[in-house]
Amino acid sequence: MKKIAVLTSGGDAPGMNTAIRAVVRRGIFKGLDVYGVQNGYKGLIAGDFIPMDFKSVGDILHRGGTILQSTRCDEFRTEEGQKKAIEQLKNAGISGLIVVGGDGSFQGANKLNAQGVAAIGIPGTIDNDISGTDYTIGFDTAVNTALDAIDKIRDTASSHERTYVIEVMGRNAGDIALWAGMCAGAESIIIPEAIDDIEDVIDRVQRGAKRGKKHSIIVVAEGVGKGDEIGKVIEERTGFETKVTILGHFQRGGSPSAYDRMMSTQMGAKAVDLLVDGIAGVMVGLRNGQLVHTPFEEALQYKRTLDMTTYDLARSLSI
Ligand SMILES: Nc1ncnc2c1ncn2[C@@H]1O[C@H](COP(=O)(O)OP(=O)(O)O)[C@@H](O)[C@H]1O
Ligand SMILES: O=P(O)(O)OC[C@H]1O[C@](O)(COP(=O)(O)O)[C@@H](O)[C@@H]1O
Ligand SMILES: [Mg+2]
Repeated sequence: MKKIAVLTSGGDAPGMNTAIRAVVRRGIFKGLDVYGVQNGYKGLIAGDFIPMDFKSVGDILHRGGTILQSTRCDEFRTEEGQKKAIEQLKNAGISGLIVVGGDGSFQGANKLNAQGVAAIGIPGTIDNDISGTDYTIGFDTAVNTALDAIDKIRDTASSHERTYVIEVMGRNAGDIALWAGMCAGAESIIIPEAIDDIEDVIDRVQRGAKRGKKHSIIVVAEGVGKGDEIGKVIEERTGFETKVTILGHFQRGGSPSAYDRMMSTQMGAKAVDLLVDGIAGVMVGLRNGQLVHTPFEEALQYKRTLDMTTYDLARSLSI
């Protein structure tokens, strides 16, 4: 293998730039020519390849977003779209492809791999929702961003004796809500994996007020999809002024944390090393503190499960 390419796909995540840097520099170190694909699978179909040198990834490891841009591309879901992409790679003489993205992007990478392109996935999504890895790049930064926002809301909630329902991202996964909620000391955390009985949420708000608490914070994962409704019911039933805040895309930006930089650097280099060793059709991941690789087929087959011990602990600390 002489030429490889790297692309970012799906929702961007802090640490994607760090991963691109690691792929490019490790690739050059291993004697490869490395190309960046602009705009994810859309750019793959268009043959939008840029040769990357050592300097092209200078001064990016601390920046949020992705210098290669990211897209969601419907054409690539079709066989025709995939054929076009394969043709572009062949014409450019590129035989290995590293995809930094989420589960959807890996479905695409798996299809390319089945058609002869040596593809490797690096888990890059703030949601931490991929099976086959305990961690996805961007999660730590997103949690800290959400936590910082919740801490600030808590200040004003306390001054005005208000209840806040704060909706965080995560698609169908409750990881961001669980971590941010636990670390913020939320009264209740509502996640798709364990939708709390609304009566229990109301009880916790009322018990807190009786103990003299000046505010209540309820963190809801977007996957529950009921932030507004929950806010209305709490206000009606408790009589406490209740506000609903949706944190939104704010959570996807910002400079990656040290942990995200470390993980994306390690995973980026590992992806290159696997290609050089002739291994493909796998995603890189972290399991029990070790870098591992798992066949796409296996990783995509299982639904990721959330460790509920943390959830139970959070509940026991806010009674
Ligand atoms: N089943 C699939 N087959 C081929 N390509 C897919 C498939 N699912 C997703 N993709 C490609 O991956 C892109 C990103 O997927 P998406 O689910 O939006 O984000 P993420 O990778 O972050 O989960 C899609 O826009 C599409 O181009
Ligand atoms: O940016 P968009 O298209 O509005 O998508 C929002 C979604 O993207 C995410 O931020 C990240 O999800 P993906 O990594 O799967 O793309 C989700 O938390 C959220 O549901
Ligand atoms: Mg996803």
